Amino acid sequence: MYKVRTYNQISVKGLDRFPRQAYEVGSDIGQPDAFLLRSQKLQDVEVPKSLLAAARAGAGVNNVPVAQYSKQGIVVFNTPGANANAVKELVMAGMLLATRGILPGMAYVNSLTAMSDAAEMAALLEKEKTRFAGGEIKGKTLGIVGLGAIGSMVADMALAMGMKVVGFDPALSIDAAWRLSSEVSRMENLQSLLTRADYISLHVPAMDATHHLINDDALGLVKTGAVLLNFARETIVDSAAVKRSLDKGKLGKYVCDFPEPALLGHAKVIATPHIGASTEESEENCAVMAANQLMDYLENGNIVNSVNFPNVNMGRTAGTTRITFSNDNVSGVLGDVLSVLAEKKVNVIDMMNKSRGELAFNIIDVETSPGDHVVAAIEAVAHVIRVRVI
Ligand SMILES: NC(=O)C1=CN([C@@H]2O[C@H](COP(=O)(O)OP(=O)(O)OC[C@H]3O[C@@H](n4cnc5c(N)ncnc54)[C@H](O)[C@@H]3O)[C@@H](O)[C@H]2O)C=CC1
Ligand SMILES: O=C(O)CCC(=O)C(=O)O
Repeated sequence: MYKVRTYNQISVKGLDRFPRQAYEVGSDIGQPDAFLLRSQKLQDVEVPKSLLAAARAGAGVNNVPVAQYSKQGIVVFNTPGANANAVKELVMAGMLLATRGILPGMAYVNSLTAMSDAAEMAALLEKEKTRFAGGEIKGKTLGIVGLGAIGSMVADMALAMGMKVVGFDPALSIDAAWRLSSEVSRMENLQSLLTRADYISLHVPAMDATHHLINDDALGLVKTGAVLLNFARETIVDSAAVKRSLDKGKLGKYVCDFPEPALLGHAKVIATPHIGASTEESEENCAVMAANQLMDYLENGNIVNSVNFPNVNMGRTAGTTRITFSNDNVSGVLGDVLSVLAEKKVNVIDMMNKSRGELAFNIIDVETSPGDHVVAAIEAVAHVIRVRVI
């Protein structure tokens, strides 16, 4: 029986992927083989010895201590792109809310509850509506920082709305480059983007290199009245610098999904409570994808969409037993393990070895089930991190 401990509200469609005759799934599971989570901060959670994998049903993994998990051979998954459409749609809403007098107009209309005469109300609204006039986004320039799953969708949407789009992404993957519209002008640096954009939308991961990417210096470059949208993470933006820029009339509006106390109630801030991915569709997509990835890893040792281990996928050969092991990516480890198997007279039928950065992962299908002494001998090989027999 595999055990999966869940954190946060995980879509039932994802939870239903786990066949209950083979899986125990719940928030109070002890000795879990896997965690399935959304925004739970795993830095605050003790790592059970039994833990083999953690799947983040979502994109950002800044709530997972990935380096620590890697040292323990724990595979960390995320679900790239599974919630991108939901974020894209909210970014569009944010752009429109920042541009039209929708929110103050609604607040004004809702303040008129004491009125009872419809004709009088209509006349008043016609007189007052000039206070809530706005602009249009068509023809304006959107600068997208981070052209991955979300950034590229935001680009397509903005182009469809008649905007010009410039983008900056110094680490764009080949897959992401294929997805990106040729109508997006790629900028060589962030500064070029900031000086051109009427709207700036951030879609980068939270990490050391993006901490306070938007600071006083960056905000000094933006066009007067530019709108900054942050549906990425709070750490990417120095909120004190944003407040200074809004107060002196440089930045026009700040739309963010990660409110911070200093910005609450500010007339030029539009804040939502981290609901970028909170749609039924994206919650399902993420949960189903995360559950599928976890099951394939637990049952077969296959890895797809890990943020710390390489992709590995090897079909099973009937009648064999599968050994998987992770190791530090240094030379000789696989050879030493194969020597152990040869010495113990364990015949190898098929195998695969892949590496990524400082880690490597191996699948070896063997003819006969290896005993505990074989597993112990593999574990004793220098630089082997974790061994499983499946
Ligand atoms: N508000 C919400 O509920 C959600 C927020 N997010 C946030 O959005 C982020 C992006 O998500 P995805 O687009 O799915 O990820 P992704 O991994 O597909 O794209 C991120 C892109 O940022 C680029 N990048 C990294 N450092 C950069 C830098 N310094 N400057 C410019 N580009 C840089 C990468 O090369 C990559 O192309 C996530 O890491 C997460 O923090 C994601 C989903 C939901
Ligand atoms: O699970 C959620 O609602 C948060 C989504 C998110 O922030 C992400 O995928 O990075």
